[in-house]
Amino acid sequence: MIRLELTEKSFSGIPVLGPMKLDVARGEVLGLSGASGAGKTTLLRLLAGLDHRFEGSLKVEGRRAMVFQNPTLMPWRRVIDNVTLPTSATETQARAMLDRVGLAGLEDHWPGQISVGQARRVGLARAFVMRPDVLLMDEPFASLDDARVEGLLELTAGLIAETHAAVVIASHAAGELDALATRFARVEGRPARLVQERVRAGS
Ligand SMILES: Nc1ncnc2c1ncn2[C@@H]1O[C@H](COP(=O)(O)OP(=O)(O)OP(=O)(O)O)[C@@H](O)[C@H]1O
Repeated sequence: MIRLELTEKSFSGIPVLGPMKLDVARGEVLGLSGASGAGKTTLLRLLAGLDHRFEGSLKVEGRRAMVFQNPTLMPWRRVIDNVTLPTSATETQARAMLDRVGLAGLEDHWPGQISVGQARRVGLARAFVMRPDVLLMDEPFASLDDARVEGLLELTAGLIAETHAAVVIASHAAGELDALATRFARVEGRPARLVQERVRAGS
């Protein structure tokens, strides 16, 4: 569960995010759209607990995980260690999750030996192996071709359904949000506000 009541978030005195309220319950997937530079990453970092410098209040229940726009793997650690070390998952759990995201056999590779798409799968494994209660995803499929995105969307939808987390996913691609989100909101303006949009029919 996420509950944010934000008054302001600024960088060096310049307001980037303005007053906004955001509630996401378990099992909900909020799809965030917005122009480049609108403030999506800034908002996700607040929700992830990676940036505490804001005015307002944030309540988050349970374990949080984030999938970054750039998978940010440790290049000096093998794929398996990139899953176990930041999460304290056991090697068995990490191997099972790497298998799940289609990376069986690559556990002992170095990040420099895998493709961008495979690195993104490691990022997904690292997040989902924690069995998060709250999951923040920042452009998780950026710079992948359509065929690869389609496979990853299906995989991600399955993993989200299993964790039943409160999820916020930011993307420029309407198709990605449509495939995953149960609610939609747009980050717009300067300082940015949150414009709540439609709720998926039937949810
Ligand atoms: N650490 C920082 N210091 C100063 N300004 C920052 C910092 N991080 C972000 N900003 C500014 O805050 C604004 C919002 O940036 P943010 O990265 O959140 O946008 P975004 O919607 O995620 O963009 P994109 O879709 O291109 O990733 C931008 O104007 C950016 O320059």
